[in-house]
Amino acid sequence: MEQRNIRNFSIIAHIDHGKSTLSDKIMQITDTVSFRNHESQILDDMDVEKSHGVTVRSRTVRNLYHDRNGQTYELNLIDTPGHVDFSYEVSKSLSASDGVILLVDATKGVQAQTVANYKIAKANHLPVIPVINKVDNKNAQIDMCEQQIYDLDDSLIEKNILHISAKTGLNVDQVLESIVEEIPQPNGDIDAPLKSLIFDSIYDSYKGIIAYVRIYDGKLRANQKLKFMSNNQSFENNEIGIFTPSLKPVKELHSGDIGYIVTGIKDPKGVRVGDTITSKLEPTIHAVPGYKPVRSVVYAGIYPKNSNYDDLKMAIEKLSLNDSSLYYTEDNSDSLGQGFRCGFLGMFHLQIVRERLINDFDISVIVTNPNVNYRVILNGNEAINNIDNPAKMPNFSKINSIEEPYDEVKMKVPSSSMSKVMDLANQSRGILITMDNDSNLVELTYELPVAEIAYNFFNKLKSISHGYATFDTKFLEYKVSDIVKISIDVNYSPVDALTFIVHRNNASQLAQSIVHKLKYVMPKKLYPIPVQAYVEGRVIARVDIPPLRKNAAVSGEKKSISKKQALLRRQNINKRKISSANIILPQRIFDAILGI
Ligand SMILES: Nc1nc2c(ncn2[C@@H]2O[C@H](COP(=O)(O)OP(=O)(O)OP(=O)(O)O)[C@@H](O)[C@H]2O)c(=O)[nH]1
Repeated sequence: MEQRNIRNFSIIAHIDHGKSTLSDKIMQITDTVSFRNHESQILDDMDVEKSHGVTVRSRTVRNLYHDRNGQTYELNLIDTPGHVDFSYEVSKSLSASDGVILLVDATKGVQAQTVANYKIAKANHLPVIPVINKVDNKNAQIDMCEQQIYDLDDSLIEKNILHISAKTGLNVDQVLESIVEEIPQPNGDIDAPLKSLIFDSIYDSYKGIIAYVRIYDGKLRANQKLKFMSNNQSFENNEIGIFTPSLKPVKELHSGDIGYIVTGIKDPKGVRVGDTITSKLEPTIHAVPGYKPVRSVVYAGIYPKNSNYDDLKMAIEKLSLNDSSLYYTEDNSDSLGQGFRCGFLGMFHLQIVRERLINDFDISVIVTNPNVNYRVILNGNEAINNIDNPAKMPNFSKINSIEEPYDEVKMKVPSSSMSKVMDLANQSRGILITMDNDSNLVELTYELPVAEIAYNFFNKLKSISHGYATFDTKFLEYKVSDIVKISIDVNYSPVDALTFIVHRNNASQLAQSIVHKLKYVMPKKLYPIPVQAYVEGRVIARVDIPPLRKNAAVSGEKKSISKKQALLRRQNINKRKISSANIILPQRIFDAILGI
């Protein structure tokens, strides 16, 4: 297809505003897929996506559309996730697009991810087609939504906002016409050397790594000799093709097209999303600008439970191929053995990775308590950056100060919930920077420790503002904080996987909660097990896990003193024998602690 008849676009929206439903409807109208016996939501086909009802990964599909004037267009649609934890996927999709549909749910209005994703589109200078969805719903508030869209950006006032129902198909044809009219054609040079951006990749056990590419310049042919620009490594493609949405081989792709390349490479580290693929024999000079390296927000240890380390390693490597925001490095724990330290974009991301390991790879894992990463200044002024594992925190006697990451957080909240939001921010150690009144919305800017917002802040904010608050974060800096390490000893042996880094003000209460939780979730032994929480060498909380059997030494039975003493002695010997290596830490321990 000629470039003037190609349109590459994405749909961006807040979670649940109807992107996947609209994608399905577009595929239905353009006859891309037969809907006779379709399951709903063709693009959300991962198990985790079906179970949570959300899009986790971006999908791509080529639709052929015959417009009102009888012209045929190739509309390459890239579906994007809406959850805050997957905004990195959104930036990747947008880098391959020439325009976006901004979809707003008529019953909810503009929400946090509408704003965040709109900003990404604007930063990429992409034209925006504003669309209000779910107008068939009796609770639709179309006027309110229009006003909120205009409030988002003055430049949108000139736009004609479409009112559609992705569910019934009402006015979806107008969306297709607007795509053709308002989104520019790709403007690559078909005669220049090949220049293609990898915006995604998947692992196929037979074909190896399949790279999803946007061709900027030149032509790509099947079985062509190619190379990656980041490391000059060459390969010959085994197959190239398009998304229908299943993979369909073609002989040639050219500038403006979106398609895939079967690289044949099996090593998951061999293909990097954001890299440029060019021709080996006639390479381009400049690579396509790549992506900003992703910044992990929370870190946790992942260890094999019923499988072995090598299987887990392969699974994590493959998973990271189509989830380039997953950071991982090998790690070793005294209590959990060989595993990985992983970085995630947020808690939901962590949960999805854990579920994908089970669903896609059949691997059960133990996930340790998550934390952010810290910077430590030692007494001699030497700095240790990136302490992402509490067990690696140096002894307190060597530490001069500890710094933790802070975000600048902007929240737009209805004035009615402002005081509750401010209470939440204060409890989360927030520092108020500015407060601006804008009609009945108040914009609050806070500096907040990432450790406080990483876990449940967003959900709490949503709940106290009844879903109306918008929330946007930007990394600010590392600031000195009164941070301490809580270590847990079980039966007088330290357990490295149970180490926590917290603010000193929360240490005592947290330590009490942890040891009391452990009392109920820790597997019992035949003897009592003391569990102690330490901060800076001092025990600040303790419980004794009762033994499995009746403790004869303290039972009410009438026994001679010497017999009781003999029993006590035996129990003491058992006590000494056990080391942390004998302690089994089931996942329920970490789940219970996460609950705190
Ligand atoms: N009444 C009505 N419901 C709709 C419409 N479009 C989508 N929905 C419903 O809204 C819910 C969310 O739709 P999805 O298409 O999954 O939303 P999404 O934006 O793809 O969500 P994520 O994949 O999580 O980002 C589903 O229950 C849809 O059936 C519409 O036009 N009208």
